[in-house]
Amino acid sequence: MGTVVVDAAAKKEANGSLADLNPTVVFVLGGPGSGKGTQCANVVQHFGYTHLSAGDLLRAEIKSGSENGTMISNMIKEGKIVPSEVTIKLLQQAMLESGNDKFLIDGFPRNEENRAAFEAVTKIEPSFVLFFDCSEEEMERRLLGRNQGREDDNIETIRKRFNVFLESSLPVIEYYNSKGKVRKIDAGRPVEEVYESVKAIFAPKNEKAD
Ligand SMILES: Nc1ncnc2c1ncn2[C@@H]1O[C@H](COP(=O)(O)OP(=O)(O)OP(=O)(O)O)[C@@H](O)[C@H]1O
Ligand SMILES: Nc1ccn([C@@H]2O[C@H](COP(=O)(O)O)[C@@H](O)[C@H]2O)c(=O)n1
Repeated sequence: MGTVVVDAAAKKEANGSLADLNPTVVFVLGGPGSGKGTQCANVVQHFGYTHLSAGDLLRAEIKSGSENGTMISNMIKEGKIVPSEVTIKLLQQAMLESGNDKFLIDGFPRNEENRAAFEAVTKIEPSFVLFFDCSEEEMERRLLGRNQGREDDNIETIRKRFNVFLESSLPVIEYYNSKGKVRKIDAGRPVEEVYESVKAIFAPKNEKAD
């Protein structure tokens, strides 16, 4: 793994302002290709959240020519999880820049290190965790058909990502489940049906979303 470069002053400043914001955070978890990004886009449209995908932020960091770019790129190609301090810094910056105080944090925390570090650094507890539950067979079909030119949407990396999900991400979901925070969605259905279930979680009873 390469050297991780994080600006300590920027990190301290971001923390102070985030605490003042006291944001509402929903973690959106599920295997690769379970439809997290697709459903987050619907929630943004109807419920006023800002969608922050950890994977998208890491890919943008590579494109920006950052000092961590090569390390991040290598980790993504291998389906490995980037050190928490890098991802958390990107999330903190994006939250502060958004001007919003309601966030869907998609694809994070991906392992116990992500979870504990985010909690320790930001002091933010998620309101709840949306868990998109989908079979590997269906996720594989979706990823191979995604056609967005992602370097990790090939069968070799997809298998590695599935293993990381089972070994490192599922325990995080189990942790939040033990705290009564997980809202599990059957994500193997068509997009519209999945959204009906998602909507029911966000819409207060007796109120209709758009
Ligand atoms: N319910 C669904 N039925 C069929 N295809 C879907 C469904 N939801 C999403 N897709 C398609 O599957 C692919 C993966 O979806 P999406 O990018 O939302 O997944 P993701 O969980 O965010 O993936 P990743 O974690 O790899 O970024 C996309 O091409 C998307 O259009
Ligand atoms: N918390 C995270 C999230 C993602 N990554 C890396 O990015 C890859 C793609 O993530 P998607 O959510 O867009 O599928 C993922 O396989 C990891 O390599 C990460 O390190 N930490």
